[in-house]
Formats: sequence, C-alpha cells, structure tokens
Amino acid sequence: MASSQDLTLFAALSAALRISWLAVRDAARHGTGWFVAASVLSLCHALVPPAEVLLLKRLLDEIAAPVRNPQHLATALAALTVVVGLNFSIGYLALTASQRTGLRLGWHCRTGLARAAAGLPPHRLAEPEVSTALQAAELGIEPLSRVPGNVLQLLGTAVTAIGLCAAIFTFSPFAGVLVLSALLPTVVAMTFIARVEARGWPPVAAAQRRSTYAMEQLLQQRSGTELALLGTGDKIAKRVSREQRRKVALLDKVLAADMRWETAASTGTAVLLAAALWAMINSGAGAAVAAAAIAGILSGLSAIRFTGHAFGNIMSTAPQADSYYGMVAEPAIEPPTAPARRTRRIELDRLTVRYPGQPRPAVDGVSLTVERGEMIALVGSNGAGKTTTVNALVGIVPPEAGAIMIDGRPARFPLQPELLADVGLLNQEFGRYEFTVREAVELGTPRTGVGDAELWTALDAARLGDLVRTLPDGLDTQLGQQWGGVGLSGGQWQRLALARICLRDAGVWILDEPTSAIDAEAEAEIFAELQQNKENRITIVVSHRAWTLRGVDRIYVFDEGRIVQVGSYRELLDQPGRFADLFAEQLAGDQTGRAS
Ligand SMILES: Nc1ncnc2c1ncn2[C@@H]1O[C@H](COP(=O)(O)OP(=O)(O)OP(=O)(O)O)[C@@H](O)[C@H]1O
Repeated sequence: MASSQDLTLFAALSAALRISWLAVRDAARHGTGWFVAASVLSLCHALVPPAEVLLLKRLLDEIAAPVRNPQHLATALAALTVVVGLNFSIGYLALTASQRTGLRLGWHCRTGLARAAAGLPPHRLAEPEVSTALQAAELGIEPLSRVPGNVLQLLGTAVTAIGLCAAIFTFSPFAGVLVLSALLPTVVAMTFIARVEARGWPPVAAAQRRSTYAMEQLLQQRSGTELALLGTGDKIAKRVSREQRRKVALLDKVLAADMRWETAASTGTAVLLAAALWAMINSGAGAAVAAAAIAGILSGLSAIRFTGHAFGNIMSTAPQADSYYGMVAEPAIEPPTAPARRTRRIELDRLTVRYPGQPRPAVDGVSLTVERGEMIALVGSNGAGKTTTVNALVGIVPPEAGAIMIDGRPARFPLQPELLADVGLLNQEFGRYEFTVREAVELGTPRTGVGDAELWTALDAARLGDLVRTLPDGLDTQLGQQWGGVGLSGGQWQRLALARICLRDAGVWILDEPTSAIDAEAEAEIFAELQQNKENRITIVVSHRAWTLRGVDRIYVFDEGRIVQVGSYRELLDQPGRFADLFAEQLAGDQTGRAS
C-alpha cells in the first residue's frame, strides 16, 4: 500500500506533469511561432554533443590518416567548426526564443485570469478561499510562463543523452549504455527534489502571501499615508521582515536539499561517464575515438547540469499554476447587457444566515416585504445583521434557512443572472476606480455606448455633476493623483459610486450607507431625489442617520440578527424600544418638537 508520503509525491509529480502539458499546449497555441523556433533550436542545441563526437572523431581520423586528403580534412574541420562555433549561439537563441514564448504565454494567462475573475459570480468572489486562489494564480503566471522553456530543457537533456549514447554505441556498445545510464542519477535526484519541493513550497507560499499583504499596506496610498501619520509603518516593516525571514529559512531548507541531491546526481553522472570512457578505452578504441568521446561527454555534462533546476521550477510552479488553471476553468456568468425585467416585489420569509464556523446566525428568521414604488430602511447597531441581509438578498451569502421570494417565486442561491441584472447595490466598500470619470461611471452598467447625456444625468443625481463640469477635461478627466489625474475627497468618491447606481437604473436599488461620507447638504438633496424617483423601483436603504429615514415607507429595526421593530418613522418615534434607544441623541430634536 502506498504511504501518504508517496501519495504526496505521486500527486506532486502528476501535478508537475499536468502543468507541463498545459503550459506547453498553451504556449504552442498562443506563441506558436516562437514556440516552434524554441523547440527546433533546443533540439539542435541538444544534438550538438553527439554531433561533436562524430565530427571530432572524423577530423582526428583524417589527421591520423597515412595519406591526408586535404579536401576531406577541410570538410571535417569546417563541419566541426560550424557545430562547435554555433553551439553557444544556438543555446542563446533557444533561450531567447523560450523567453519570447514565455512572454506570450504570460500575456495569454494574464488576460485569461482577468476574464476568469470578471466572469466569477459574486458569491464566489465573496469566498475568502477564492480570493486566495486568485492571488496564487496571479503570482503563478510568471513562473508558469517559464515552464515551456523548462520542459524543452528537460527534453533536450534526454535527446543529448540518447544522442551521445547512440554516437558512442557505434564505437563501444557497453560504453554507449553507460552513457545513457548517466541520466539515471539525475532522474533519481529529480524524484527526491520533487518530494522536497512538494513539501517545502506550501509554507513558503503562505509566508510570501502574508509578507506581500503587509507590504501592500505600506505601498498603497491610503493605508501608507495613514500609517505614516500614525508613525506605525515600522511595525508593518518589521512584520514584512519577519515573514521574509521565515520564508528564507524555509527556502534555505528546500534549496539545501536540492543542492545535496544535485551534487549527488552530478557525482553519480560523472562516475558513470568516467566508467563509460574507461569501458571504451578498454574496448580497444583508438585515441581519436577516446578524444572525440571525451569532448562530447564534457559538453553533454554541461547540458545535463541545469536539468534539476528546470525540473525544480516546474515542481514549485505546479501548485500556483494549478490555481490558475482551476480559476480559468470556472464557469463564467454571462451578465445580460441590460436589465431584461423589472422586479415588482421582494419578500424575505424567515431568512436565516450563518457564516461558516460561527456558533450563532448573523441573521435569524428575518421576514420583510417591499414592493415597487416603496422605499424601506434597515437600521440597527454595528453587527446587527443589516449588510448580511442585503448580501443574502443579492446572493453573495447563502441562506441557512428561510426563503427569498422575488415576484412571488423563490430565488435560488446563487441568484439567477437575470434577477441580478435588475439589482444595483452600493455597498460600504465601494471601489475607487482611478480611470477617467466617464470610465468610472460607465462601470455601473454592462451596456456599451453610454451617451454623455446619461452620464451627466447620473452624475447630477449623485450631486457630482457640478464638480465634474469644473474639471479640466470634464468627463474625460483622469482620476487619481498617482496617474497625474485629479484627486477626489472621500465623499466625492462616494458620490461617484452612487452615480454608477444611478446610471444602472435597475429595478432594485440597495444602498448600504450610501451617504456615510457625504456632507449633510448633499445628503439631504440625494435622499430627496431618491424619494422623488422611487415610483419605478424598489429602494432598500441601510442608514445610521435618523433624519434620512423620515420619508421612507417602513423602517425595519435589527438587533442581534433579528427584526425587533417595524414601522414608519413617526410610529417608531412614538414607541419606546430599540429604535428610540439607537437614535436617542439624534431624535432629541424631533421628540422635543412633537412634545411642544
Ligand atoms: N464574512 C464574515 N464571516 C463571519 N462573520 C461575519 C462576516 N461578516 C459579518 N459577520 C458577522 O455577522 C454579524 C452581522 O454583520 P453585518 O455586517 O451584517 O452587520 P451590520 O448590521 O451590517 O453592521 P454595520 O452597521 O457595522 O455595517 C456580525 O456579528 C459580524 O461580525
């Protein structure tokens, strides 16, 4: 029975084989010309050592001939000079052609990964392991693009060894077999290197991921500036150093083991080749044959030398490349170009949501109803379950129990694409897309050919139009100072995110604290506009500000995952309870007003 270690080794080797095949296939498809060139050049380069043996033997024979034939001598010399002279150039050209194949493979893989990420449904992107796999896939593209070159190198080694064997076989069959067997130590060493790499790389990759994450916090403008202001960037720098130290210690072990096996393999190879030479000399071969074989074997040795390194790269790339191929194989969603339907009614029926590994549900038996033309609000303290409810509604998190009914029919998890197309969700972690204003707003809809008039309407609705009119290039102004563009304030970024939802103009608007960073004046205008134009849609707002709730049709008050109160602003104002507790300070004015 195979031990678990063998299974790991077997799995690692089969992953390396699979990745080699896939990388070669993609390189042949997407960098055809350079891949063919690299293959032909690698093959020529691999055949140099055996060719050297034959040509040198011929030259030495011509030199040693009792009667020299100048023409034969010149031909033999010319042939050997060409082969030896071109050896370096062919090797260099093969390497460059492999690199140019790799560039094209990298281009194809990056495009493929970007498309795969863009085609993932929201619930998959919300899973932490998916974001880890996407990052691993991204990191794996660089080494993956080197795999076709590594494979050609390994195949070249095999060709060199077989060619040398064949060339020497003609002088001494036993020596020829010994030359071929000189590959054995390398094959054995590669098996052990595979084992070491398979075990060593997962912790190295984990340490690298932690270090990269910490490093990004220092390098990104917002977090970097915050840390600089706090004067605590050095704590992050120490964390980076710690993770790098861990990574280096782990890698040292892997590389030390690789070195041991490589050294053992080269020693074994050298011994077997020496034995081959000894066998040949003892077989009665002449000086010419011996000299030719020695020269061929020496250049063969240098060809075999880097095989372990090439194999090591394939082995260490395999897990990340597996992530890449897993990601690009994920079924993509096809977002409809425009909402094909208009939702009339949404009903949550005793909805319960529990995050994996959590003892208590984040949302517990929540029921609510909202119809087209209505605007409802979800309120509650931090962690009460509002965002989770919204996320369940749009199919980002699966319900544990209960049902989501859309137009009287139960919605599946994940949400059907045609239902999702009719939802415009502005969440608390909206993107700050540093493209042009036009591009940043157009991201609100999958439609193409959005006209300027539509963009201005959306920007005006989000109270950003006036600012954009003052920008140097209007809609085509580049955003983000790091690109030489215009910097926006936090509230202006939020208005831009709201403009995307306005442009989308879906049948269901879900606005999770849409004005949290926006000043009171613009907030009042935005909420007034939401009220005015609510007739043709369902509007669900999450808000912490009491006065934004005045005009909504119903308020659902959340507490510890449950709805504890429902009513209009006025009704809730008159009741003691969670709503009054939550907004006690903010409501003081209103209550005084009613009392007097
Ligand atoms: N991805 C997650 N994994 C595990 N628990 C989570 C996750 N997201 C939220 N929670 C937990 O679920 C509960 C509800 O969180 P939720 O984000 O829905 O609250 P909220 O009412 O929207 O709060 P806030 O007003 O702060 O936005 C909290 O206790 C929170 O810690």
